Amino acid sequence: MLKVAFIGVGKIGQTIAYSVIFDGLAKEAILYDIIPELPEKFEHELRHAIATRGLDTEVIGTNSLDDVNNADVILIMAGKPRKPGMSRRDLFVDNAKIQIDLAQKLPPRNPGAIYIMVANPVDMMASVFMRFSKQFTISTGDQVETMRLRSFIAKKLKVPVNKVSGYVAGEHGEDAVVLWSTVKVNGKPFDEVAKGLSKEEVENYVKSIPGEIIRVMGGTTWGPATIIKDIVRAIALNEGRVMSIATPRTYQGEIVHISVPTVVGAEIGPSLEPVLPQADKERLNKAVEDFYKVYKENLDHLLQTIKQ
Ligand SMILES: NC(=O)c1ccc[n+]([C@@H]2O[C@H](COP(=O)([O-])OP(=O)(O)OC[C@H]3O[C@@H](n4cnc5c(N)ncnc54)[C@H](O)[C@@H]3O)[C@@H](O)[C@H]2O)c1
Repeated sequence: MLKVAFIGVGKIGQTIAYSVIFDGLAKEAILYDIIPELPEKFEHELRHAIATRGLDTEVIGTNSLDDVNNADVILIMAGKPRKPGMSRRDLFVDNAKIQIDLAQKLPPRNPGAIYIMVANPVDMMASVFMRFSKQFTISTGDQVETMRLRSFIAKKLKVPVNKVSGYVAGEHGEDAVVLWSTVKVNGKPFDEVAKGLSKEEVENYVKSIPGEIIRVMGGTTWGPATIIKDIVRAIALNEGRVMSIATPRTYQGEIVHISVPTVVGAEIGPSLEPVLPQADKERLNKAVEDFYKVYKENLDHLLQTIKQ
């Protein structure tokens, strides 16, 4: 069991913390936020829930980063969420400033920790955090899209969701790419079983459903939180589960994060990129190129803003 720190315990942070603790994955959970009293009161809530299950997880809610020390895994949810109609990329500057601050303060207190970025735009925030902290950082990336894809196909084709496999890769958000070569239902390629369900309909769902949930529910929580908990689970239990998370790579001298199906356990990797068909590899290369272009523009603007 791990010592897990949750940086930012708003809507998604609370749900992830709850899921991680109640899956029995944390021996210690540190809840940190800048809102006075929020982590402390959330600690009480969790302690009450833990009492009824008789778990022995130790929970600390704090407004001090000094209490966030010696963690094995650090999840970062600190940042503004999207409002209806906003793109994740609109959050770049505000949330990047938070990541730069955390990148300076967290590593000295947490040697050897794995960082999991959740705040949006998540892949770019992972790249910013890693650039400024020099610490190994992953982004939750397209594992969320991957589960949205499987759930939609299962519902439309009326099959149990565990009979649907396949991955979404690229950037988390508007530019995510479905790796159709990996999509199978009962082990058969999608095209053989689609029964009139078009690829376009599936792709539209994957890209549009989070915005629809945000419009009505104010944010996405239960889906991503459970999926992100499963990333922690794969690390904690050394599961070696293939998940479409974004890991760092260097492109034109910059660290960039792009999702690819990757083996997740106590070690992260290898990725399945080398064994993907050429067409999928080309789409991924294009995603890296597009990501870099937008990221670099935002990063340069950010670096200018910080200087002023
Ligand atoms: N990766 C994903 O799949 C995914 C899914 C859902 C939400 N998100 C993202 O996660 C982020 C949080 O979303 P939310 O709905 O929980 O928002 P929220 O506003 O409910 O919570 C954000 C929390 O971060 C805290 N915070 C801000 N600055 C901080 C700092 N410097 N240190 C510590 N805490 C700080 C805030 O006080 C707040 O409690 C957003 O950027 C959102 O877009 C990502």
